[in-house]
Amino acid sequence: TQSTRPQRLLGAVQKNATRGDPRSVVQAIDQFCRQKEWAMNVGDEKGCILDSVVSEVNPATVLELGTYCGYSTVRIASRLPPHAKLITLEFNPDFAVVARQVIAWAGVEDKVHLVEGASGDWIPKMTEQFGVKTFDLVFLDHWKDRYLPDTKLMEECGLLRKGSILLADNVICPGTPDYLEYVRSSARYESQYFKSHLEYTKVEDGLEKSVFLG
Ligand SMILES: C[S@@+](CC[C@H](N)C(=O)[O-])C[C@H]1O[C@@H](n2cnc3c(N)ncnc32)[C@H](O)[C@@H]1O
Ligand SMILES: O=C(c1ccccc1)c1ccc(O)c(O)c1[N+](=O)[O-]
Ligand SMILES: [Mg+2]
Repeated sequence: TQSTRPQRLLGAVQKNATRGDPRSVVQAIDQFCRQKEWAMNVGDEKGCILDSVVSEVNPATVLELGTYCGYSTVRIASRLPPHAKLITLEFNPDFAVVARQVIAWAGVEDKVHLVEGASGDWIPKMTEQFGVKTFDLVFLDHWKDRYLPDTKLMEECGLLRKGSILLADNVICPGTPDYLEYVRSSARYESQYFKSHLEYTKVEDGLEKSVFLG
């Protein structure tokens, strides 16, 4: 039977990366995506911007919306301080199976809680299920029409505090126009655009970093 792209990506990690070495896992995926098959990881160029925001925020609690194969999960988790927690949501079970193995290969499973399910269902349950009061950092990288409704849902559920950072991928390509308009025009956010490129291409894309002002 035919393998899937995530399964082939996992094979490249198991073949080319060193167990317990997150950087080698990230490098193996980027090499696979540049040389073999494009895949929708945040990628190396935008990944460096993600890395710098994670290091600057030094978060104790992180929420990632959209795990896919776990590439950005590994990038974030490998830069978290001790005892910090990253909760990542993925509603495609086939992707979740691969992501768990990529996260394990990188050796960052102790910092990561991968939840299989839809953001709309799980955001309201964060506090009761995981004891999370607020998130210091949220990485939005799931289907683009969900960025705005899920941001409003996080506000309503009290999951954002004064200073919480939202970092959104793909605000140009594929684009998230309603979300961008919201965070850029709302008095409750201070937003900043980081110009970059769509992963593994020359097409313009970028990340939007928005601070929740409370
Ligand atoms: C672009 S991929 C994530 C890439 C990943 N953040 C990275 O950079 O390696 C988007 C993922 O979000 C998942 N997804 C989309 N909408 C979702 C939702 N509402 N809840 C949970 N997962 C969702 C998709 O199944 C897909 O795996
Ligand atoms: O939507 C796509 C997409 C659309 C069409 C074909 C392939 C991917 C996409 C492209 C780049 C991304 O960084 C990304 O996060 C996504 N996504 O699915 O969430
Ligand atoms: Mg993306």
